[in-house]
Formats: sequence, structure tokens, C-alpha cells
Amino acid sequence: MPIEAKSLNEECGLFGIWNQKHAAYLTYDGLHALQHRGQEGAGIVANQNGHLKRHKGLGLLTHVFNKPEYLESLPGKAALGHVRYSTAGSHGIENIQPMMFTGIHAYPFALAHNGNLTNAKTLRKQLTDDGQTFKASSDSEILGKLIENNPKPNFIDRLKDSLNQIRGGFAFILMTPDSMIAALDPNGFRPLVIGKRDDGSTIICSETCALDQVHAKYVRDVEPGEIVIVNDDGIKSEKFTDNTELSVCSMEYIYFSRPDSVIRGVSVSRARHRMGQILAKEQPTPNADVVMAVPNSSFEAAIGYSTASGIPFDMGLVKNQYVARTFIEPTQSEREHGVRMKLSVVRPAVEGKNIVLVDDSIVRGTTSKYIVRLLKANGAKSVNVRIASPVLKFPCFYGIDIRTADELIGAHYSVDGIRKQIESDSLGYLSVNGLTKAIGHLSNNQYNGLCTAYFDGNYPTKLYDYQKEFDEEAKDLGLYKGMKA
Ligand SMILES: O=P(O)(O)OC[C@H]1O[C@H](OP(=O)(O)OP(=O)(O)O)[C@H](O)[C@@H]1O
Ligand SMILES: NC(=O)CC[C@H](N)C(=O)O
Ligand SMILES: [Mg+2]
Repeated sequence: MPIEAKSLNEECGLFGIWNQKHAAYLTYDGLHALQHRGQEGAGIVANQNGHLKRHKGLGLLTHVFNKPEYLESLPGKAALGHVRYSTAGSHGIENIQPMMFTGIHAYPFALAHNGNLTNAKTLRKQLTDDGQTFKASSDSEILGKLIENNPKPNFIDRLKDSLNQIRGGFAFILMTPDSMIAALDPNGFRPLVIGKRDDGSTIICSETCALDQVHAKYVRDVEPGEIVIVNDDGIKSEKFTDNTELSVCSMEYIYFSRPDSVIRGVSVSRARHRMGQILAKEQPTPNADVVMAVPNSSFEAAIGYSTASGIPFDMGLVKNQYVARTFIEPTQSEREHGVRMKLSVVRPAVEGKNIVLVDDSIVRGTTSKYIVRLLKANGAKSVNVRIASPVLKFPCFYGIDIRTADELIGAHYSVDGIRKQIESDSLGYLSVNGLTKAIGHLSNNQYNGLCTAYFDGNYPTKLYDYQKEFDEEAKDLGLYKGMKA
């Protein structure tokens, strides 16, 4: 199974549409705009007069739907699609979504999930002890199993009960014979938006870039703790809990989401610009000749740095758009090979220059180290690395597949230690305050509406099944040393 040797792996993408005669085709187009969120597999379930039918497979969307008959075989006026990057369970076909369920009520439904459940292990054990069997190994199947086995006669009641049992990061879209239903976790970690097309169809999807793709207008974001029910009677909103506290994953703004998306009223592209501008103020580089980006995700931050500092921007690095894929789990040497296959240098832009190299993040340090060496080998006088986010030193349990701090260079070294490792002349990071300022105030709560746990260890929820292991690791690596826990 081909896995791209990336450092930060994207999350899943969801797209659902109700009341459109070409529902599966528009879902395909919408998923195409969300392909950056997951490349391991894709699937679409169509709803034709209450009958649910699915096609799914491993690999990119274009690969899974590489014959016209696959979409032709999915007629119906509603559809639900998913692109997957795994955070739990294997990379196998059994974990590719949407997943389908029926259960004791003989009421079929399909389910698509973005995020990661923090109490999946416990719930899985409880369900298994109760005699349930699972088809997949990911966490996503758990919500389906809970709904299937809940005795309440009404589907929404079964869903509410089940949503109140799961913990962690979750944006769900479900397709039943008569409704499309979306739900968002009480912290709203993952983006989820509602849109409308002029033809009267309603769309719910992960990012606004997918709304633009299918010519839909943005209506609003789904709220934490909310259930949105779309059917032939219109749109209805309910809550499964009032115990909510918005803390959107800041990594969505820094790296994951597409720059043309808008999350909770904040343009991802403009937020990255501001991260670069604030970084230029916090971490100036006197006497530099040129600002360069590490394509693709740091372009906006680098342009922001250049605008705020007055140092001209230039393209010193080129990214091969035909991404090299490896056929084994990424190892360190695979990653180095991956970066080499991906990035090359424009020598005349680099030779004899003092360079400010802006990237959005350092995970393991593979990319920065390789680029610093590459730029120096091409005659750069100095390479000053500036990172448009704070030091990444804590793992994420809500949907990014950094499950242990051990793999993060920021968990092992001080900023100067990292500088030595990546062999740069200087290194500077954006502060957590700077990051929060760049994104803006999303809420008046203690988190300003943002999860910055990867940088400050301030997790907005208990970590449940992961807590013990995390506490031990945090202690071993001294992650909170010198920090207010
Ligand atoms: O320190 P490292 O472990 O090397 O990881 C950091 C790099 O990973 C991400 O980019 P990625 O290569 O995934 O691709 P993109 O920016 O082109 O999306 C990120 O934007 C950094 O450039
Ligand atoms: N990246 C995601 O959102 C993944 C969803 C789910 N946890 C899975 O592993 O399939
Ligand atoms: Mg990058």
C-alpha cells in the first residue's frame, strides 16, 4: 500500500450532499478538493430512495474511481464521501470509509469520520466483552457499533446517546435512508461547514474549498456539540451536549487546511500571512538578502515575513509536484529520500546570499536539515531558519498522527540544540502568543477558541486511553520543564 513519506500527515476529509440529482458526481468533485486531507483510500455511498450503495478502495480518489461505471453505479439524490489518512488502526481496505451499519433495528446507515477518539480502546473492549464483533481496526467503527446496539427506537436518540459516550476529536457525517446527519465534538477540533447550492441542495464538508469546488455558498460552521439533520423537510439543528468549549486545532491553520479555505471566519491563507508577519517582528534577521519559502505549505508565511521585514522574497526552492510515493511505512531513510525526491534548488537565486528560510513547522527536522545543506552546497552565505509556528514538542491525540513526543526533535532539544541538528546559522520560532494573535480570537474561552497543545501541552480535554502513556513520556522527556503545565 503506497504511503507518502510526509512528515506531517493530513487528516480525513468528509463531503456529504442532499437533494442533488448528480449527488455522487458532486461528491467526487468535492472529495477531489479535499484530497490533501487523506491519500490512503476513498469511498462514496449514494442514497437512492433510501437504498444505500457504496464504492470504495485504497489509494487516491482518481485511482479508486478510475472507471466511469463506478460513479455510474451510484445513482441517487444524496451521497456521502470520505478520503482517509489513518490515525488509528491499519491502512487496510476494511478501514476505508464510509463504513456501513445496520444492527438490531435493521436500519441501515453509513458513517464517515475525521478525527481520533481518545477512549476507543476502552469502548472497543466493552463492546467486545458484550459480544460485539468488529470488521475494522480503526476507531471510527465504534460510533457505528454504539448506535447499532442502542435500544432506543428513534435514530437521533440513539445517535445522541452514542455521541455522549465517545471522547476526543470527531467530525462525523452519517447517511441514513431519509437524512444526512452531521455531528461535531464538544471542542470543535476539526473543521466542518454547511453550504448551499442555487439548485437547493445542501452540503456538509470538512473545508470551504470543497464548497467552492462544487459552486456552493458557505452558510455556517457546524458548532461544537451540535447535530445537524438535513432531509426533505429542510435543515434542523440539535445539541447532543451543552458542555462545549471551542478549541479548533491550530495545526489546521498552520499546515493542514488548504490556503483557500476559511475556518470559523478566518482565512487560512491570511492567517499564515500574519504568522509570517508576526514572526518577522519576533525573530528578525538583520542583514539578510532574501526570504525563501519551503514549498508548498510555507509560501504565505514567507511572503508575510518578507512584507513585514522589507526583505525581498524569491523562489529558491522548487517542489516536484509529482509526489514520490514509497511502498513501505516511512522510515527515517525513506523520509530523507522523500525530501530529496521532492525539493530542489534554483542556484542563481541562492548563490552568495544571506537567506531567511521560512517553513511552517519542524517535526523531525529532516526537511530543514536537508534544505540547509542543499542551500549551502549551492553557495548560500548563510541560512537563517524561521518557523511560522512555535516549537512542536507535544503529541496530538485528536486527529494528527503524532502519537508520541519521542519522534519530535522539539521534545529532545532546546532551540539552539535544534539549530545545531539542522546545521543552520540561526533559528527562530513564532511564540504561542504570536500564533494566537495571527489566527485571531475565535472565542472568549480560556483557549481563545484554539488548541495549541502541540506547543504548550495545554490539552483541552482529558486524554483517557492515552493519558497514562503520555504522562510517563512527558515525565521521561521533561516536556513540561520550565513551562506552566
Ligand atoms: O521536520 P520534518 O519532519 O521534515 O517535517 C517538517 C516538514 O513537513 C511538512 O511538510 P511536508 O514535507 O509534509 O509537505 P508540504 O509542506 O509540501 O505539504 C512541513 O510543512 C515541514 O516542511
Ligand atoms: N485522519 C482521520 O481523521 C482518521 C479517522 C480515523 N481515526 C481513522 O483512522 O480512520
Ligand atoms: Mg512543508
